[in-house]
Amino acid sequence: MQLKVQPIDIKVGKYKVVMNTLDAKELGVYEGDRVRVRNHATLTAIVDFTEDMIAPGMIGVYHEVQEQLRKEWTETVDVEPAEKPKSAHIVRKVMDGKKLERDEVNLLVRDIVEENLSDVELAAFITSTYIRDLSEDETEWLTRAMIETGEQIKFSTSPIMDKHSIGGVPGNKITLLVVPIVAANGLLIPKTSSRAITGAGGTADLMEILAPVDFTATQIKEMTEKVGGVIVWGGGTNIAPADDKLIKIEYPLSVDPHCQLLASIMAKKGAVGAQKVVMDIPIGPGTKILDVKAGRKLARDLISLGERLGMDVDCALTYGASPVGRTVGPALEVREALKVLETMEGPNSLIEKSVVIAGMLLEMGGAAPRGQGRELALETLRNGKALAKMKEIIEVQGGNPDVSYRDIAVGQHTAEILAPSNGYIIEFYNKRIVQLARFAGAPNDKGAGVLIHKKRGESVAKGQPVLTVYADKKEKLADAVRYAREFPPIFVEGMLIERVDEVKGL
Ligand SMILES: O=P(O)(O)OC[C@H]1O[C@H](OP(=O)(O)O)[C@H](O)[C@@H]1O
Ligand SMILES: Nc1ccnc(=O)[nH]1
Repeated sequence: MQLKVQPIDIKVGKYKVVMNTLDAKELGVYEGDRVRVRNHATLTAIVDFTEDMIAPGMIGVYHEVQEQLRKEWTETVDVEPAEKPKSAHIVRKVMDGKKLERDEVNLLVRDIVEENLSDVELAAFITSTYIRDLSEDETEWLTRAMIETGEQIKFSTSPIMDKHSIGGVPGNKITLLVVPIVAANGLLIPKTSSRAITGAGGTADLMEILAPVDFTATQIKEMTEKVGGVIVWGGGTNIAPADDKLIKIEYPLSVDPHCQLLASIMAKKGAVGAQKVVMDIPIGPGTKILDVKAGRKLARDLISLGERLGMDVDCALTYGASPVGRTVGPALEVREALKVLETMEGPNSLIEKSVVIAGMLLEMGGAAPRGQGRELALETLRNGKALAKMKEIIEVQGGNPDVSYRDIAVGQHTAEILAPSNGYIIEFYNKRIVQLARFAGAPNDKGAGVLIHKKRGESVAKGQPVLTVYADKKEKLADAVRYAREFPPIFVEGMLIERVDEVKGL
């Protein structure tokens, strides 16, 4: 079928075209099918269709297709139905619970990187692995394929240190303290992070407030060699490029399947040439890992995958039942972390967790004898060396090194959530805190989030503020407050949990 090109200058991250329903019917394709678009070059694109946006006889081509075709408005192209890529059948195999061969995993990852799969197919892949985990071999192949389809950094010195959290606990801003502590002690730590996956602010969302986070592998290497460390966004590099594409699918589903988590983290570590890695595994209700037993199992899986990839991995099972520190959401978290670096004032949970993890790295990297890493980390915070190093990191990434925690702008619209009665806080729901911060606009609205005045076990008086919600936009603040009323993120002892006055579906 010959159709006339209508360029649509919108980037959708994939080869996509829009057809009129009548043309699509005549060609025998449905939404989500593929068509081959022939010009001097041939490409396969996923079809969307609308009745009114595109007139019959035209084909809307999004930016990525237009870049390849380079056709002017109303020039003609030949369009014919195309097969699904082989990897779509591989996804189907995963859905059917069948084991994959190594070649199939490689092909799947290549097609993910090249954007040959639709979001529906990617969501099916993610969901299937959520329901039935990939085997150890499949997970190793997935990780290796993720490393090999991107750029890799090779440092000429060693050891190369790294840390990563599996996420799941709100307010986990420790990377902003750990990386400068480790780098200030002469070790190299090229830290790549993801954005929020199940939370309200990933480390990349936070760091972006202080400096750019998008860099090439070569730049990451150079910056790390210059100042000892960086804190960059994995998705802004060409390092393990499949990772961010999968995270984009995981985020709206709010899932992080076990094998994807392993591959996502370890691919980023492998690609930067990390040799000694500490994994933070937050544990507790409302996190990704509910109890110590499951934490130990994940630790074993991470260590064993590390061994397969030639990395020395130590894991820290950490307390995750309530947020780390007292802030959740990008700007609030950055403010809290910088304040600790500048003044040593801040919540114990944040300082303690940061120095423990940094201490493990200092010991593994040989900067501190075994058993003395925590002390050295604390001293590096106290004597201002960590702050000085953070300023170097911010500067090398192109941010303003003179920034202070006082300069960090937080949301200008605020509302307080008050204690409904006198008593002790007996429940603190992580997931509701995250949801509250997300309703307020986090992680995209940098100023949005939650400041926690009272944590689990602390006593409150009726009417006292327990949380302050921050938002950049007034409407979002209202949404967040409405949510907090319906789903209180905290419970005070003695509070009515639910009134039941009739027997319904028990
Ligand atoms: O949104 P959830 O799933 O809680 O966690 C995701 C966060 O956890 C990891 O933290 P880090 O890079 O080790 O600091 C990721 O990189 C990301 O920033
Ligand atoms: N799946 C993931 C969890 C935590 N961090 C990551 O980078 N990826």
